[in-house]
Amino acid sequence: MAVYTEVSDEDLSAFVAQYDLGAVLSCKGIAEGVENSNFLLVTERGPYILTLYEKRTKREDLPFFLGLMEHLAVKGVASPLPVAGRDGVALRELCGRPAVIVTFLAGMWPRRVQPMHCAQLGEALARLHLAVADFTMTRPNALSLKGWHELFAKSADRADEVAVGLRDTLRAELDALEAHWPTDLPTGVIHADLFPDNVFFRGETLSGLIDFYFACNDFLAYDVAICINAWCFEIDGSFNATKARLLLANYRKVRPLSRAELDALPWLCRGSATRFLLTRLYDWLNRPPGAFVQPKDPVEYLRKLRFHQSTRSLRDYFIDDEDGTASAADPA
Ligand SMILES: Nc1ncnc2c1ncn2[C@@H]1O[C@H](COP(=O)(O)OP(=O)(O)O)[C@@H](O)[C@H]1O
Ligand SMILES: N[C@@H](CCOP(=O)(O)O)C(=O)O
Repeated sequence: MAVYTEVSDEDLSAFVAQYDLGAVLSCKGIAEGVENSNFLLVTERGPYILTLYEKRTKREDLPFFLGLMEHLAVKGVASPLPVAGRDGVALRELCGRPAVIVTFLAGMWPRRVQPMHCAQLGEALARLHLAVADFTMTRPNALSLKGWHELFAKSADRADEVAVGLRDTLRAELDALEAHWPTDLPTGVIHADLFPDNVFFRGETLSGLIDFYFACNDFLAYDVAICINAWCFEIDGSFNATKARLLLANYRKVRPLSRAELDALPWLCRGSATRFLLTRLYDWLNRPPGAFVQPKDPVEYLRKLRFHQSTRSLRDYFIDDEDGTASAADPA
């Protein structure tokens, strides 16, 4: 559960009184998420989400995130919309934190990812990439190569507490990524954290995307790599090529991937695995005492990184045809 900041009834009532939302009926901390404090706020006007932004979400980035959500609403992408107070301002302050109320999105995220979820995700991701093509605000990715080195420097001394040899593994991987990271792929605004818990389904149909607080400008194919890692591995650590093929095939129906993007995918997957391994490692080693949060397992992403480093890499699975089309054959 992620609630780092408790909100008193008095503070909440005074805060909500700045909106045309009626009185507060209930407000409960949400039992999911790791980054910010989230509450399900029910007022006389219905359910909303109240978010207090914590450590990793920088105040100066919030206009980008809120602007992006407003842009997506205009483009018809089902996602939360920031709610403005009576003064027209959505970004406010509560308990010393930047705070926003956003609309509630109905649906559930998939607890057991099935191939059909991955198929719909691929299409939704591509539609998101097209929808943001004319969004004019920009935000560099703070969690790319430079940010990874910074995170590594902060965690290196204690990395082996999580897995023996992890410090050396990470150092070598960062060197390899420096040498192989692509430089010339199509860029745009990416979600950068489109994990299953950020994609809602109603029944079997994808109903919306949430949590745009890592969104930034980067390679569009890097977003695909993040999704491959987050959606296409099983609990036992095995890679599910069927899910990955469906994800890619449905993405490519909406936004074709160039040969260069397909060729870069294995390295983008290694980079994505390293990125989430590093943030999870840092969070694991720096759990705030008393915070109501379940940190995510860094070793899960170490396993994914090892998979991508191995010879049975993505290329063996589906980036093997001359023209870059997905192969149906599983390598033995
Ligand atoms: N707009 C929304 N509508 C419905 N539920 C939401 C919404 N935003 C967040 N949630 C709920 O809160 C949880 C945590 O939100 P998330 O944005 O992922 O948190 P964090 O960024 O802190 O990790 C989600 O898994 C979901 O259950
Ligand atoms: N998806 C990240 C952590 C960020 O959590 P979210 O709740 O904001 O999606 C991870 O799994 O490491």
